[in-house]
Amino acid sequence: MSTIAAFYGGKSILITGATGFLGKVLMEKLFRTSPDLKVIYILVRPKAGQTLQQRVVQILNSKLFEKVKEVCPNVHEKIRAVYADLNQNDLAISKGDMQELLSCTNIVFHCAATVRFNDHLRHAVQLNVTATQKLLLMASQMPKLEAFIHISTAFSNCNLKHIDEVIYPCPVEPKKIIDSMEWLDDAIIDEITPKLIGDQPNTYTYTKALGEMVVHQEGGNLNIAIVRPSIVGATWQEPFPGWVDNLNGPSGLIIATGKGFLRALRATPMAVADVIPVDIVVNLTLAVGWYTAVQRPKSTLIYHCTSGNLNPCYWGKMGFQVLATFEKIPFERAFRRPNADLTSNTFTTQYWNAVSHWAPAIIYDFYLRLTGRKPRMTKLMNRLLRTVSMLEYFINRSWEWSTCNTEMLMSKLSPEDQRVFNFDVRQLNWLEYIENYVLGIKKYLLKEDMAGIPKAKQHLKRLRNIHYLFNTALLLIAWRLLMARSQMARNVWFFIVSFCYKFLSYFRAPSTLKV
Ligand SMILES: CCCCCCCCCCCCCCCCCCCCCCCC(=O)SCCNC(=O)CCNC(=O)[C@H](O)C(C)(C)COP(=O)(O)OP(=O)(O)OC[C@H]1O[C@@H](n2cnc3c(N)ncnc32)[C@H](O)[C@@H]1OP(=O)(O)O
Ligand SMILES: NC(=O)C1=CN([C@@H]2O[C@H](COP(=O)(O)OP(=O)(O)OC[C@H]3O[C@@H](n4cnc5c(N)ncnc54)[C@H](OP(=O)(O)O)[C@@H]3O)[C@@H](O)[C@H]2O)C=CC1
Repeated sequence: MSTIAAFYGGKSILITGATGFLGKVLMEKLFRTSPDLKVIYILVRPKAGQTLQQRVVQILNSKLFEKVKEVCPNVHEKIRAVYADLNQNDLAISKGDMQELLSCTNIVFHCAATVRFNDHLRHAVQLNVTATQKLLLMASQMPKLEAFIHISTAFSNCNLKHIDEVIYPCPVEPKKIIDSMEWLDDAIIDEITPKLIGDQPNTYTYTKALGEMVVHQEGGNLNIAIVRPSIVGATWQEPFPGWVDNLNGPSGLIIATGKGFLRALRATPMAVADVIPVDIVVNLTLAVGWYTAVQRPKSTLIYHCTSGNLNPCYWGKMGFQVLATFEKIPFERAFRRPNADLTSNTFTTQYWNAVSHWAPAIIYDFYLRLTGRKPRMTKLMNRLLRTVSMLEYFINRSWEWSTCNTEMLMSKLSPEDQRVFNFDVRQLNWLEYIENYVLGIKKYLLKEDMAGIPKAKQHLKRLRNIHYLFNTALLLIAWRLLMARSQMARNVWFFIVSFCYKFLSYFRAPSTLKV
C-alpha cells in the first residue's frame, strides 16, 4: 500500500484552480489513488454561462475522469464546489462556506493563477499576489491544517541563469505593490509596469515571484512548501498518455505548426526545452503535501519540478520530433504542409516571416476576396506572430535549476510510493512523449477523429503538389522576365544550352558507334 495514498485517505482537501489544467489532473490523481479521501473543496467561479455545478459535471464527464469513476463511483459526492472569485477582496466566499472551509480543511493546494504573460499588472497582482495573501490568512485560521502547498513557477526568477531552491528578494516589497495597485489608475500602472518588472520578461513571472515572497513573509507558523514547475506539458503516463486541454506552453505552437500556419520560429535549437509532463508535476506535488504534513520541515522548502538538469531535451530536437510525428499523424485541413525552421538569427526570422508567413497569408486573402469571401488570414497571422513574440523569450535561453530538495524527497519515498507517485523525469523517453503529446493534441484538444488520417494525408499531398506547381510557375515567370531584360542573362542561358547540347552529342557519338 502506498504511504502517500494512505495519508490522503479521510482528509478534507482544499484546491484552488481546480478547473485549470494542473488542478484537474491533481484532482483526478487524488480521487484515483485515495478514493477514501473525505472531501475535496474546490474554489470555483461561474464561467462562460456555466454554473459551478455545471462546471463540475463537465469535468467529471470528461475522458480524464473515466478511470476515477470506476475506482470512486461516488466521486460527485466528494467534490464540494464553493463559490469564490479570487479577484474579489474578500474572495467572495460566503460566511457559511468560509466557516466550513476554516474548520474542516486539512491540506491546501493553491494552484489558481493568471498564467497570461500579457495580463494587466493590476489583475496579475490581484490574482497571483493578493489572493495568495488572502489564502494564507485563511489558512492561518484553519485549526486542522497540516500543510499548505503553493504552486509557483520555475520561471519566477528567470532573470537569473542559475536558480536555486530558495526565495530570491524582490526589488520592491510585495506589500507596497499591493497597496499601490489599490490607488493608482490604469494609465499610471501601464506607465510604471516596465520599470517595476525590470529584467523580468512579463507581468506573469514578476507577480509569481512576488507571490512567493508573500508566502515567505506571511506564511507565519504555517507548514508551507512551494512547488516550482517549468513548462507544464501533456500527461506522460497517467491517467493515459498525451492528455492536454489548453493552448498554453508548447501546445498552441504545435497546433499552429501542424496546421501549416507557423513555418518558422525564432528559437535556439540548442536551448533546453524545459518541458515537464503535468502528471510528474502532480505526483511531486502530492508527495510534497505528504512530506510537508508528516515531516514538518523547519523552513519552507522549495521544490523544482524541471527536466533540464536530469534529462534534457532541446528545442531543435523537440521541433524535429514534432515534425516527424506530423508525417504519421497529420492534423486535418492544414493551410500548408507542416515544415518549420528554427533560427536564432533576427534577420533570418524577418526573412522567413515575410516569405513563409505574410506572403502566403496575403495571397490567400487575395484569393478569398476574388471568390467573394471575407479575408481572414492576415489577421490570423498577425495574432499568431504576436503570440510567438511573447513566447520567444523562453525558447532562446537555457536555465539551470538545482533540484536538491526534489531529489531528497525522491530518496525518502518507499519503492511503492516511487512507483505510484513517480516524479523521476530521468525515466521519460522524449521521442515517445512528444509523439504522444502531438497525438493527444489531435485527439483531446482539436477533437479530430483518427479515422480522418488518410484524408488528412491526401490533403497534404495535394498541398505539396500545389506548392511544387506554384514554385515552378514562379521560377518560369522570373526566368522569362530576366531573359527579356538582361543581355547578360541571355548570354548565360545560351552558354548553358550549348553546353548541354555538346554534352549530349558526346554521349550520342559512342552509342552510334556501337550500332
Ligand atoms: C527542425 C526544426 C523544426 C521546427 C518545428 C517547430 C515545431 C514547433 C514545436 C515546438 C514548439 C515550441 C513552443 C515553445 C513554447 C514555449 C512556451 C514557453 C512558456 C514558458 C512558460 C513559463 C512557465 C509558466 O509558468 S507559463 C504558464 C503557461 N502560460 C502560457 O503558456 C502563456 C499563456 N498565454 C498567454 O500569455 C497569452 O494568451 C498570449 C500572450 C500568448 C497571447 O495573448 P493575447 O492577448 O495576444 O491573445 P489571446 O486572446 O490570449 O490569444 C490570441 C490567440 O492565441 C491563442 N493562444 C493563446 N495562447 C497560445 C499559445 N501558447 N500558443 C499559441 N496560441 C495561443 C489563443 O487561443 C487565441 O486564439 P483565438 O483563435 O483568437 O482564440
Ligand atoms: N501551465 C504551465 O505551463 C505552468 C503553470 N504553472 C503554475 O501552475 C498553476 C496552475 O496553472 P495552470 O493549471 O496551467 O493554469 P490554468 O490557466 O489552466 O488554470 C488557472 C486556474 O486558476 C483559476 N482562476 C483564475 N482566476 C480565478 C479567479 N478570479 N477566481 C477563482 N479562480 C480563478 C482558473 O479558474 P477558471 O477555470 O474559472 O478560469 C483555473 O482553475 C499556476 O499557479 C501556474 O502559475 C507553473 C509553471 C508552468
